[in-house]
Amino acid sequence: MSTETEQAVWTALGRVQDPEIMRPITELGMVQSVAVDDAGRAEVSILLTISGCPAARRIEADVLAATRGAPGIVEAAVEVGVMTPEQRRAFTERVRGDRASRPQQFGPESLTRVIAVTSGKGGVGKSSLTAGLAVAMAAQGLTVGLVDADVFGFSIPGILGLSRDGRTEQPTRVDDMILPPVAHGVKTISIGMFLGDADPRSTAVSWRGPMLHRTIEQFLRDVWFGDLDVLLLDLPPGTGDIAISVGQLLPQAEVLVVTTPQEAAADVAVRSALVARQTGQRVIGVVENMAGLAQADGTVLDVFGSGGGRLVSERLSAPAETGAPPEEVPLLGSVPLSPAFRAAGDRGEPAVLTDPEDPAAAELLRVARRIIDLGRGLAGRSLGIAPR
Ligand SMILES: Nc1ncnc2c1ncn2[C@@H]1O[C@H](COP(=O)(O)OP(=O)(O)OP(=O)(O)O)[C@@H](O)[C@H]1O
Repeated sequence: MSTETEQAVWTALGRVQDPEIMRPITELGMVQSVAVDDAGRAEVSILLTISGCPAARRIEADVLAATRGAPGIVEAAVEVGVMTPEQRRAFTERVRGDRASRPQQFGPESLTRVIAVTSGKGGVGKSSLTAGLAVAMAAQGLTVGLVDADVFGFSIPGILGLSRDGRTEQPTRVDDMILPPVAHGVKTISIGMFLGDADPRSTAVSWRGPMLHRTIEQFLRDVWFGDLDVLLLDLPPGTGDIAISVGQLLPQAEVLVVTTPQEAAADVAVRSALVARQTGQRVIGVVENMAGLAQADGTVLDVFGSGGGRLVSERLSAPAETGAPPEEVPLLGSVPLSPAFRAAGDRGEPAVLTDPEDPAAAELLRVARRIIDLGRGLAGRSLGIAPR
C-alpha cells in the first residue's frame, strides 16, 4: 500500500465533478475509499445517491479515467455502491450548505442574476433565444440555470436535447431535493420533465392560475440549482398568470423582451413588458428575432418586415404616462431568420455551440455578451455589508 499514490488518486478524483451538482465528488462525500497496492493497482469505491441515477455511468467512467491517469497507477477498478439513508441526508446537507433553511433560493439576498424572457405573441422564437442565450452564457464560463416556465408550450427540453423520441430526461430526486438535468452546461428544469411516462408531444397541460403559481414556486424552492451566476426563465407568451406569479416571486428579476420585426407584434410585446414593470421588474432590453433572411444572391428578404425591435425599444424607453422617469431599454440585437439555426434547435444541438458562425447564432452570442456586460442592477438589493 502506498499512501503517496493513494493521495495522488484522491487528488485526481478531486477533479471529477458530479455532473448534476457540478461540484467535486470528493467534496460531496461520494468517494468512500481508495486503496492502492504495491504494484500500482487501484481500487476506488464510490457511493451514488440512488441506484441507476442518470449520471451514474458518467461518474463511474470519469472516476475510472481519473484514477488511471493518476501518477503511479497501472491498473484501476471502480466499485459503485448506493448511499444509506443517513449518508444521503449528510449528502443533501452538504449540497445545500447554509441555504437549507431559506424558503426560496433566489430571494432578494441571492447573488444570482435572474432574467425572465417574455414576448407578446407566441411563436416569435422566445424559447429558442432563451435556450441559446443560456448555452452561450454557460460557454462563456458562467454557471447558468434555466426554468422553462412556459407550461403550456414547453419546448426547452427538445431544443436542448433533453427530449428525444417522446421521452424527456427526468431530474434526479434525492429525498426532497430535485436535481435538474444539465444540458450543454445549463441546469435545466421544465414541466415537461414531470409528466411521467406521458409523451410530452401529445400531452396537454391545462392548469389554472393557482396551480401554475405553485409549480413555479416549487421549481424555485425544491429544484436545487446551487450557486448560479444567472437564472433564465422562459415565460409563456403574453401577460398571463405566470408572468404575474414570476413578478411576485422574483420582484428583482430583470426582463428581456423578444419580438419580431413585425409592427403588429410590437404592441403586445410592449404590453407584456409593462406588466413586468408593474410588478417591479426592470426591463433590460429588447431582442428582435426572425429578422431578414439572407438570400443566395446576397440580398436580404424581410419576411416579417422590419423595425419592430427598434419600435418596442423606443416605446419602452419613452417617459411613462404616470410621470415616472424614463428608463432606457436598448435594442440588444437583431437575430436573423436562419434555417440552420432552426434545424440545430430541432436536433437538440444549439447552434451557438455547433454552428457559431451561423448569422443567427453569431448574433445571439453577441447578445449574450451584451447582457453579461450590462451587469446586474444592484438597486434595491442587500449587499450583505454591515456598517461598522
Ligand atoms: N431566428 C430564427 N430562424 C429560424 N427559425 C427560428 C428562429 N427563431 C426561432 N425559430 C423557429 O421558430 C419556431 C418557434 O420558435 P420557439 O418555439 O422558440 O418560439 P416561442 O416564441 O418560444 O413560441 P411559444 O412561446 O409559442 O412557445 C421554432 O420552430 C424555431 O426553431
